[in-house]
Amino acid sequence: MPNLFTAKNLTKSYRVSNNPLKKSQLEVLHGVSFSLNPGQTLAVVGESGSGKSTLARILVGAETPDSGQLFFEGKNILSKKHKFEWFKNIRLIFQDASASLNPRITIHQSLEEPLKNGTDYNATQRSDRIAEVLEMVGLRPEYAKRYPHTFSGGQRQRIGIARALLLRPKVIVADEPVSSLDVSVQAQIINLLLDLQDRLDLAYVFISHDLGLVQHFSDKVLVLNNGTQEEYGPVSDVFSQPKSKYTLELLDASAGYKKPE
Ligand SMILES: Nc1ncnc2c1ncn2[C@@H]1O[C@H](COP(=O)(O)OP(=O)(O)OP(=O)(O)O)[C@@H](O)[C@H]1O
Repeated sequence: MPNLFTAKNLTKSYRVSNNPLKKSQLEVLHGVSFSLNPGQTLAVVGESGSGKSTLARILVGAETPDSGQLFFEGKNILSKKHKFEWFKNIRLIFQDASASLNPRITIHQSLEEPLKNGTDYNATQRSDRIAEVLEMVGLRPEYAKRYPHTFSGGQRQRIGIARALLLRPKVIVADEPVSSLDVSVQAQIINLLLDLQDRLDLAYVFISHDLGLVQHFSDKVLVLNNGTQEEYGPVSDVFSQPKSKYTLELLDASAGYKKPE
C-alpha cells in the first residue's frame, strides 16, 4: 500500500530582482521530503521566513515547485491528469479565515463555490452538504444565510474548516490555523480539529510556531531552516533528541514546549 501523501525533494525559488548584476533567485525550499498516512499529523516548524507557507501553498497546488514530486495514494499529482483528485483531496485552512471569506457574499454562497467546482450536486444537494459541514464544525445550518462580519473570529475559523471539508478531502493543510485567535478559542479549534481527525481519519499537515501545541497535536515533525529540511521524524524523537543546534534553539525559544522528563 502506498502512503497517503508523499513529497519527494521539493524545491522552490523566487525571482527577487530583475537586475542582472544582483543575485536574482531566492531559494525558499530545498530538498523537502515527507510521507503521511491517514489519521496522522505532520507538523512543519521553523523560524519566520523558513519556507513553511510556501510549502503549504505547494502542497495544495496554489504554487508549482521547481522540482520534486508529490504523490497522493501513489499517484503523481503534479501530472495534469490527477489535478482534480488533488483539488478534491488536499484542502487548505488559512491562518485568517476572514481572508478566505468574501465579505460581500453569504456563507452559503462562499461554501457553494467549491461544491459547484468539485461536484455535480444540484442546488438542494449543495444546500444539504453545506448544512452537514456546518453541523460538523459545531455551527447551526441556518448560519449559512449570514455574512462573514456577523461571526466571531473562532466562528469564522469554524466556517473556514467547514469550507475545507466540503469535498470530503483526505488531507488538510492547516497554516497556523489558531495563531490569530484568542487563547481560549485556540483550544476549542484544536479540539475540533482533533475530533474531526478521529471521525474522518483525516491526515493533517500542521504549520505552527507553537512547539508545545505541535508536541501535543502531531505524530511527525519536519523542521525547516532557511528552506532546508533540518530534521524529520517522529515528534517524540526529534523533540527529545534534536540532532541540530537549530532545532534545540527553536525548542528553547518556544514557551509552550515542555521537555520530556
Ligand atoms: N511570492 C514570493 N516572491 C518572492 N519571495 C517570496 C515569495 N513568497 C515568499 N517569499 C520569501 O520566501 C521566504 C519564505 O517565506 P514563507 O512565507 O514561506 O516563510 P514562513 O516560514 O511561512 O514565514 P512565517 O512564519 O513568517 O509565515 C521568505 O524569505 C519570503 O520573503
